[in-house]
Amino acid sequence: MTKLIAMFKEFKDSQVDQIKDLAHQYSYQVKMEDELLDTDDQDIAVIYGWSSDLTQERLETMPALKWIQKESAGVDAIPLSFRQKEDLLISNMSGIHAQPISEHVFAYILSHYRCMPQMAASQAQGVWSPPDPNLFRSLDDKTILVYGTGNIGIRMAQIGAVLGSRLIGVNTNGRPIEGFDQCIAFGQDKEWACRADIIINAMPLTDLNREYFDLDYFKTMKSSALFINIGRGASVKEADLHQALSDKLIESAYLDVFESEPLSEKSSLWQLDNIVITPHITGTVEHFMQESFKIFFPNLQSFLAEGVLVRNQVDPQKGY
Ligand SMILES: NC(=O)C1=CN([C@@H]2O[C@H](COP(=O)(O)OP(=O)(O)OC[C@H]3O[C@@H](n4cnc5c(N)ncnc54)[C@H](O)[C@@H]3O)[C@@H](O)[C@H]2O)C=CC1
Ligand SMILES: O=C(O)C(=O)[C@H](O)COP(=O)(O)O
Repeated sequence: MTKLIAMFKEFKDSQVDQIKDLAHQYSYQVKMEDELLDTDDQDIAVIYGWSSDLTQERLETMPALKWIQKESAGVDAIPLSFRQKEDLLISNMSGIHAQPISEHVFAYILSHYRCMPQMAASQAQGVWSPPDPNLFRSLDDKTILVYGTGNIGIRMAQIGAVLGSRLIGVNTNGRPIEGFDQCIAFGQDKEWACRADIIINAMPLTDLNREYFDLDYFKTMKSSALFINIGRGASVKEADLHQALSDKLIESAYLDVFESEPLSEKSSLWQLDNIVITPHITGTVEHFMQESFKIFFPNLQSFLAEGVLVRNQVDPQKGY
């Protein structure tokens, strides 16, 4: 029987050659997405990457499937019944996004704190118009509350600390994490939510945090606070966030992820004047495929040799 490695995202040619050579040694074939016919599905043992075509129904046509190497950190797009299958290995790319996302989040914050949009608007009109000095804020002595103290959360904490901020991390049980001034448990975070100047969601989506950020939550925030979501859109009740922003319960939101993507052109979020919307790009970076090869290839070697993974295996119970 043919055993297939289905590539739903492409590496550069020399890397594909390395993958093919290795696969060949173990009698596996490598096929790119456009070479996969429906009839091949039953032979697929490994999936690299992801595609919106990989629905529950399609995955059910793959009885030989043993391992999915997602090309993202979040694995919530994989249907739950597959994420919980005992005989299916899942790995992710957590780690690669930590630097670009952190840079992007601080680009959001510093642009806001340093009045860049106001000056861009003046420049567009050819007007020399310094904003009110009181509008220029500093990160020194500000409190940043970060939900998720994993790869992304830690990198953001390191950068925030250099800029003089106090970093409070939220994780599942409040365990201390190097880089944060203090960590608290999810569920015991409201006392900091009302004191934070900036709140950032960098959690994987799980049943615990689905729609966690709702109107009650936004009501506890300071009216001068910024809310940033680079985790997953479904952790936020979008209609409630819309209300909080229109009623000026909070100052601004910076959103990279949404309940449904792409964000519909009919979404009322587009109309708000205190929001910045980016199209799920904060993790994007030039060397992404190079870095993901460094995770995938050792995993492939170990999977083919011994049926186990050595990097980034997802815990099916936790979901990340
Ligand atoms: N916007 C984008 O382009 C990207 C978004 N992401 C999102 O960010 C998430 C995190 O990525 P990494 O930091 O690489 O993951 P990671 O696995 O290194 O860290 C996840 C952290 O979240 C914490 N966590 C999980 N559930 C929690 C809960 N209910 N309450 C508090 N903390 C909780 C864990 O304790 C852990 O510290 C991804 O799962 C993905 O959803 C990741 C990459 C790119
Ligand atoms: O890694 C993640 O998680 C992300 O959100 C990526 O940056 C984009 O992932 P996909 O939405 O393409 O799975």
